[in-house]
Amino acid sequence: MSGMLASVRNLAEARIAREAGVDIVDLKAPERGSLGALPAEEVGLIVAEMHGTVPVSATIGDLPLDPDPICRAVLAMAAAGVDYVKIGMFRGGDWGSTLATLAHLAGRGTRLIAVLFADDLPDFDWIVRLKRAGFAGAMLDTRDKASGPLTSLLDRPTLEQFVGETREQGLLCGLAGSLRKEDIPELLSLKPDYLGFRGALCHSARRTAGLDPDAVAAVRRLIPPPPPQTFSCPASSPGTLRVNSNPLPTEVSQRGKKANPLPLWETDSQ
Ligand SMILES: O=C[C@H](O)COP(=O)(O)O
Repeated sequence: MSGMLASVRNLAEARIAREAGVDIVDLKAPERGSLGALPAEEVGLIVAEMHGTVPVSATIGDLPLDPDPICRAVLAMAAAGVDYVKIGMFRGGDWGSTLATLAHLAGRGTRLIAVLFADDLPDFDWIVRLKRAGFAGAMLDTRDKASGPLTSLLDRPTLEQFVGETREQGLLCGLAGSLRKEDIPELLSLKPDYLGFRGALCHSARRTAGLDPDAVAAVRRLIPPPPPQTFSCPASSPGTLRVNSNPLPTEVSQRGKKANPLPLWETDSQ
């Protein structure tokens, strides 16, 4: 079961995405780059409203892999309260030292997602190093948004390899990069944990245009949401229905009311 990640750039868009039932709201400023960041203060305000209803991730911006600025940016986003911080693994820079420094943050509970760029032909050997550094997941995306969809940059065996190796390491696995509606069926068959979108959700499919609620709904329809999570209320809780004095636990759907702070699909793949 794969979930739907929607990248949004402000509170109004976050509300549209949540209303459409997306599985993770991803905060990003598309006009500032492939992983453009929103100001941490704004992220905090959005998180405050989304909290407990849908998991939230945020990007830290298109930063070179230099430990100091990366860690500062990650700390700022983590302090803003997001569930996941997404870090672009841009070419050049010092990957080794950056991962070593981030490992300390991961060890203190910050959930990190590495974004590898398909157009840079990433070395999947890094996946195991991400796991060792304590990352929560890895995502494949495109850096140059003019380079076409992920599916035209990498062939199916390569995408399968990414999904397979990421999941083998027990990491959350995401696929994104100018994905179009027609890419969805094939990518779902690879069983990533989530598929990520921005352009396809916007007016005229332009990622810097505003979110189009109809486009969000259309993509959501193509990615079947996970079945509602159900749980039995403890007999003493207010959710317990009593019929003829016999306790009858009420099945309560959490979806759209109070979401698990982790994506619903995370438990499915473990
Ligand atoms: O994380 C997912 C992305 O925001 C994908 O954006 P895109 O569909 O414009 O490439």
